[in-house]
Amino acid sequence: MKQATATFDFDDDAPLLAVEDAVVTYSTSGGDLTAVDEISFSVDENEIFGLVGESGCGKSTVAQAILSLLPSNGRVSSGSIRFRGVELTELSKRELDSLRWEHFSLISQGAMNALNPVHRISNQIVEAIQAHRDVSTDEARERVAELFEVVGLDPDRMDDYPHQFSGGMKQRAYIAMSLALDPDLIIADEPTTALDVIVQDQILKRLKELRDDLGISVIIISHDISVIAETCNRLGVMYSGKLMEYGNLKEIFDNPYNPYTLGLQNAFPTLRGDQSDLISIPGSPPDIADLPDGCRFMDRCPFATSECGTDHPPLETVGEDHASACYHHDSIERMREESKDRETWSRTGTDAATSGGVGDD
Ligand SMILES: Nc1ncnc2c1ncn2[C@@H]1O[C@H](COP(=O)(O)OP(=O)(O)OP(=O)(O)O)[C@@H](O)[C@H]1O
Repeated sequence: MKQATATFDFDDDAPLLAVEDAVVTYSTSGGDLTAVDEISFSVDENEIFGLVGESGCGKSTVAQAILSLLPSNGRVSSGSIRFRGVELTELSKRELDSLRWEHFSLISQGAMNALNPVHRISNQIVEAIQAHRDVSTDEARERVAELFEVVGLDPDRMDDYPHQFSGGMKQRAYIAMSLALDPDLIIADEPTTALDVIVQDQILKRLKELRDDLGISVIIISHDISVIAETCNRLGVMYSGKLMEYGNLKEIFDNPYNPYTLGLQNAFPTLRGDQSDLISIPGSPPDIADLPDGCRFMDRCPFATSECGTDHPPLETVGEDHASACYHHDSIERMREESKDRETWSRTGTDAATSGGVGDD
């Protein structure tokens, strides 16, 4: 049955998505936890924006906050999230439901398992279309065939059941479903994590083609900086609820300013040589229930000094469409050089701070 569709007062001059100083809090029996802390970024039309960082840094929380799909104990406690100028945090459930399918949709890591095993794939997509558009079943089926072609699936297979599809095919079928109503923005949360490298590559290529051919924008969320490197125009590097580095992908990859980004670049293959060159960042991120006063990365940062223990550093502009949060931007050349050395990463923030760290230049 077709649902009533809300209309919105979009501002054509506003960015497609603008997140400003967003704070997301979870209420727990032990008190409120801040999972996302004053994050700001924007996504333009026809752009693939990446959010990258280790597990638990708040990437999915950002996605859920944008889509108003936070768990019941989560809320955007301050800041704003605007889609074409419309404040999402103030919309009713009916308005949000309408906006979600018509203007943006989510592809999650487990999306392929979200297909109902007892219904033909075609029928599931037809149902999604008819829930929002007043079209006949024949028209909706034609649209499904078109969508199958768009995502690189054979339309002759659209009446298959999900179990007849491989994991990669199911993920494509779910992408087809998420494209059914021509969204402007797709949020893809770890869209390829469960897939093998070849299928992963095909899906990422397909997302790029969707941007080029259909003009949609995509937010890709991944813990793997090489996935982001292959796909995105712009990115945000997240750590422990904060944005550490933000801006144009090429600018950040050619001239990284943040020690955390330097560490991530070392930790993933394809960016720096083969597997044997990989250097992981020792230690783990702080517990969000017990955050340090200073820089959130301090305890794992080989370049930390006592200055880092005061407050978390603010994001500062370091280039065109490029900002980073670190107290040691002045020593960036030295940090880049030293970061390539495995030995550097065996120094922890505390050791580095007591031995003077990078600030001793
Ligand atoms: N419903 C919840 N209640 C309390 N804390 C939560 C809840 N959901 C997430 N968190 C906490 O919020 C922080 C951010 O989690 P989130 O899932 O957004 O991170 P992530 O970067 O997406 O990690 P992953 O890649 O593992 O999903 C984590 O510390 C997590 O434990």
